[in-house]
Amino acid sequence: MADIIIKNGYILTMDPSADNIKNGVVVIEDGRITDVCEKTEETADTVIDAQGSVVMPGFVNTHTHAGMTLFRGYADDLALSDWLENHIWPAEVELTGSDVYAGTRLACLEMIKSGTIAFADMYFFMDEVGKVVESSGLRAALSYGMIELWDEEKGKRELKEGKSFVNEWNGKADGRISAMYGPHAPNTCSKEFLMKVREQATEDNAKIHIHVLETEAELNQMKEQYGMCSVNMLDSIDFFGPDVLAAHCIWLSDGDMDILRNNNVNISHNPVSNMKLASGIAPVTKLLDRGANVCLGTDGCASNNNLGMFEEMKAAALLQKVDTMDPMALPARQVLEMATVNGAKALDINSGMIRKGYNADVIIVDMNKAHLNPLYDVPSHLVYSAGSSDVRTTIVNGKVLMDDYGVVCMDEQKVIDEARDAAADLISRVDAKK
Ligand SMILES: C[C@H]1O[C@@H](n2cnc3c(N)ncnc32)[C@H](O)[C@@H]1O
Ligand SMILES: [Zn+2]
Repeated sequence: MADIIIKNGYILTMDPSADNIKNGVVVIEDGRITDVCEKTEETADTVIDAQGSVVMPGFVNTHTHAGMTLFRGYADDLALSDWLENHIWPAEVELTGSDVYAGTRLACLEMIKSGTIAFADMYFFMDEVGKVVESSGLRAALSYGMIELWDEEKGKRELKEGKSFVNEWNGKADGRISAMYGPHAPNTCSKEFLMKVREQATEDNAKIHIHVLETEAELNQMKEQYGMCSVNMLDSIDFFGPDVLAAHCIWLSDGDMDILRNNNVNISHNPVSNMKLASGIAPVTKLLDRGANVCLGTDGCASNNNLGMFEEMKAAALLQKVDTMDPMALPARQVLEMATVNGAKALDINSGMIRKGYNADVIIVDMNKAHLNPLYDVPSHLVYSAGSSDVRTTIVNGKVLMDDYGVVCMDEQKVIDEARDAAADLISRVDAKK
């Protein structure tokens, strides 16, 4: 007997080797998808009727700072350097482990409700984040954000912290958690520090999560400091590889794109944050045309201001169209790939497709809504019309985390209340320091 059978749904497989099924069945056992078909004789403990819904792989949010939900709407409409240096960093000084715990719980709740099955995080108090991920049921690639600022002693402490997190958490929660090294960016960490991180990551068989060329200011600073841009500098120290997840990658030359492509670097595109902070427009179409693995991320809630991947997909599609002045640029199907298949590839998880043998990381999207009718093309609706609140059911690793709009893995109201209280307390401490 199987654990879960989902029946009567439109199966959007995202699998290049398999067609979608108009009225199909997904069978789940021991955390894996064991069958994808038109009909089954199998029985299961749980049978989910997906009538009028789309059954698809859940989203992979490849760049966020989950605990920053506490700063949602705290400092808006500012330039990145002002925002970060004068508002966010001073506020983060006051963060405690229990703040990050509360903020990350809120983030996980929001992600489960909006159909995200896995996320890549870079933040602080990562043991708390690990605990939250473990109990929430989600999958995550977690990294401690190391900000060295050319201070050798600080660098040593940061790397030690990053390493102890990697050693403790990599592979935890039945493999749902992987731990990465998180050097913040090439303009906040020295070249020497980045070399040490690269060496350590290779030694520990851990991946690396970093911000790259998010702003023009970074590009200019790098040129002044090293006589070359971030991508060239990182390439000169053999930093890149398929184990690197580079967020943003906006200010790229054609040569930089080739370097990223040739080194199989995973690029996390964050269009909403990039628009909100006016950081610029990443050359996504050009990167994809070169065959680079470009995935999607929301960035933290202080620059988005939510963790919804539907909104992120739509923004990605529209932004490329207006940037290239080509309405055919980044069509719906390709954006969906970025949010699922490419994200799973970046985090090296067997998710992102509804395929036999893959992780049972599945969502069910309710299409019986005013804004989703009539229905001619499923990918089109998912990218251009659907929203976070259309997700009915979220399953990760074969466990139902949200069942027909009801979150079952945590007490929703309690999570909201605790995050609100933590945020109020945190901001009053920040204000008291002013
Ligand atoms: C891990 C660190 O990254 C910071 N952070 C959050 N958003 C961004 C962004 N768009 N660019 C650079 N850093 C960011 C967090 O505020 C934290 O200090
Ligand atoms: Zn970021």
